[in-house]
Amino acid sequence: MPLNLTHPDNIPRLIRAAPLGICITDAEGLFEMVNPAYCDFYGYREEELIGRHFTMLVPEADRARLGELHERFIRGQADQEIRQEWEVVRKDGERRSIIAEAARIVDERGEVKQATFVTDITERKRLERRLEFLARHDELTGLLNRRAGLARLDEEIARTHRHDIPLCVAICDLDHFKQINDRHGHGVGDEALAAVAEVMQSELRRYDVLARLGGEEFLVILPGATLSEAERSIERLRRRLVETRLASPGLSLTLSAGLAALKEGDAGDALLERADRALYRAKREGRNRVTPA
Ligand SMILES: Nc1nc2c(ncn2[C@@H]2O[C@H](COP(=O)(O)OP(=O)(O)OP(=O)(O)O)[C@@H](O)[C@H]2O)c(=O)[nH]1
Repeated sequence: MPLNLTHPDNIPRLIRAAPLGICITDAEGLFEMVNPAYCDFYGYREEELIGRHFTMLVPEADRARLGELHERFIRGQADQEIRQEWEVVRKDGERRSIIAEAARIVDERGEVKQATFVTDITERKRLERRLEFLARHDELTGLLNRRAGLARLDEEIARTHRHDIPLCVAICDLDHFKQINDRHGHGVGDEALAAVAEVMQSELRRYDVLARLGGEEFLVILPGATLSEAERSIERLRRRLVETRLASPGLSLTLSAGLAALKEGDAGDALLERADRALYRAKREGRNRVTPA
């Protein structure tokens, strides 16, 4: 039978049946009513919540701020309705993201309370974070992707020009990588690429930037490094890679690198072009070597 909403008794029934988590807190912020969807979401039983302060459900660091917001809301010093995203903590300790929409209500005795409607947006937030990550990173290696790497290069160049410090780039390209795929399969090729990225990252200084330009080509930005310092760095990296056994037994890789130093007034394109030409020479002269421009 449909609920007759003209009868006041049916409103609590409607709230109980709602798939949305709903709670009412009193002027002190203590739970006065929680519906089953609210309890399910947080993993508490109704009796574990009623009479307790609502900030028990948020991380400790947010408690004071949220308590204060509730007080202001009750006193009418905030908008009549608020809609905010929060991190909350379930009884089992799991953190979730919610949108809490609150409305100020007055009961039959004239006491002001807050009704809060909770929507779980954890999955949406996770997806948003993943999309943000994928927009800037290469999925296979976890490194910055081409677009983010080039954007970072522009930022580093601007910083370098401002502070008048040196900057070098290296374009590193794995040698005969096609053979790895042809002989061992694409899967092993993928594993090798991820392992190479790890080796490179671990060899570089903390403030060097590593990006995957595409395929088996990587960009290293070395802020503050002169050409000879950069050469030493990339040469160390090259040797380390030769010594590293990757994925399949017996599999090892070498890289060729072209290096270039930033010149006065240089833009990223010109710098990369010089590094690319140096890389071409490294390949032509026999590979497995680091060639400065
Ligand atoms: N497994 C795998 N292979 C890739 C990926 N991206 C590019 N490649 C392969 O990398 C190989 C690059 O081949 P080439 O450009 O001919 O260069 P190379 O064989 O490394 O030879 P040199 O650069 O001249 O030393 C191609 O076979 C691509 O298919 C990837 O993400 N995974």
